[in-house]
Amino acid sequence: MLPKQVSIFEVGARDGLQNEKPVSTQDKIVLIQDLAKAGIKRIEAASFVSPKWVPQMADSGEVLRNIKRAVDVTYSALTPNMKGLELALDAKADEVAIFGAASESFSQRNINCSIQESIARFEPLMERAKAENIRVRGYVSCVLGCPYEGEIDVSEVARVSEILYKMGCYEISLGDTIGVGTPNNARKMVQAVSQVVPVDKLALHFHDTYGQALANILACLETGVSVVDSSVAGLGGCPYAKGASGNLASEDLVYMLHGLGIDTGIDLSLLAQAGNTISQALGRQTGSKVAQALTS
Ligand SMILES: CC(C)(COP(=O)([O-])OP(=O)([O-])OC[C@H]1O[C@@H](n2cnc3c(N)ncnc32)[C@H](O)[C@@H]1OP(=O)([O-])[O-])[C@@H](O)C(=O)NCCC(=O)NCCSC(=O)C[C@@](C)(O)CC(=O)[O-]
Repeated sequence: MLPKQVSIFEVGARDGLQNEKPVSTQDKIVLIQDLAKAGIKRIEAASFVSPKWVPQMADSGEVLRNIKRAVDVTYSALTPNMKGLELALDAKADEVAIFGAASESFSQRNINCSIQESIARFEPLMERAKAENIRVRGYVSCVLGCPYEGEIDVSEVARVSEILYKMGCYEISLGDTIGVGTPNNARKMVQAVSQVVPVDKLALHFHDTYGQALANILACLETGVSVVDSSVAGLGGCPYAKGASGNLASEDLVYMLHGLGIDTGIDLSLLAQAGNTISQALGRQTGSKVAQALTS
């Protein structure tokens, strides 16, 4: 059975813009404020990672300090280590996210350490976040395939997800980083993870490289998941996964959910406008089919 409500976790300003050509800090601020006006309640707004690795996110502190915050919106930041957490706390992120992987090779390329080492790095971060009373989300990348290793065993996805959950992450976001999944294997993967992490603590984070994200999300919503990550205008890609496209466009997700009678609390027209504005700043057309249709 499908959920009555779906909570959308908007990642365009982070996962999207980290993989696009650089835009100004002001463009990012406008985007984040526009997303809140469209009714998005959970916005990943920043990423405190090495600016040498991801220069597009180097102004994350400035972004968080300068947005006009809506009272009922959570502004989140990605933090790979203690240094990232300190910077996120300084900039008053409402919550942070740690990110691991179900693939050893991807872990090495993305955060320069093994899965085991990443968990050791996350431990002090989790303790400090707890002391600061700040919630931590956990990502697991490569849940349906890895650009370096190919197929990934679902038992490894479940193992890493369980570790992050038991460490205290309030939600585990399952990343199909390169968008290779199809509905049956996506559903089976979620069912396997939900044996070790309660299904109401799971989120879907599906890139749309092969055009399967919408179908995969629909299949997984039937398992009881009701949180979905998406990226306005389909912003993004993946620097460590050649040819990967962004997350599913938020507008396309919202259109499908509303068509199914599922409440999101989001104004689709304002959301499409937010996507069109940032697409203009990037000098390209929106990646959302729904936004293209609404605009034409
Ligand atoms: C994790 C590190 C830092 C390790 O990188 P490292 O080189 O192993 O780390 P280090 O501790 O040796 O530090 C090297 C330099 O980075 C600095 N540094 C160290 N930490 C920080 C920090 N937090 N913020 C700012 N600066 C930092 C540190 O101060 C030092 O500076 P230097 O002395 O050379 O001038 C690096 O590998 C990194 O930044 N990786 C991030 C890669 C990334 O952002 N990837 C994209 C996000 S993940 C993703 O998109 C997937 C997801 C979540 O969306 C889900 C999915 O789709 O699958």
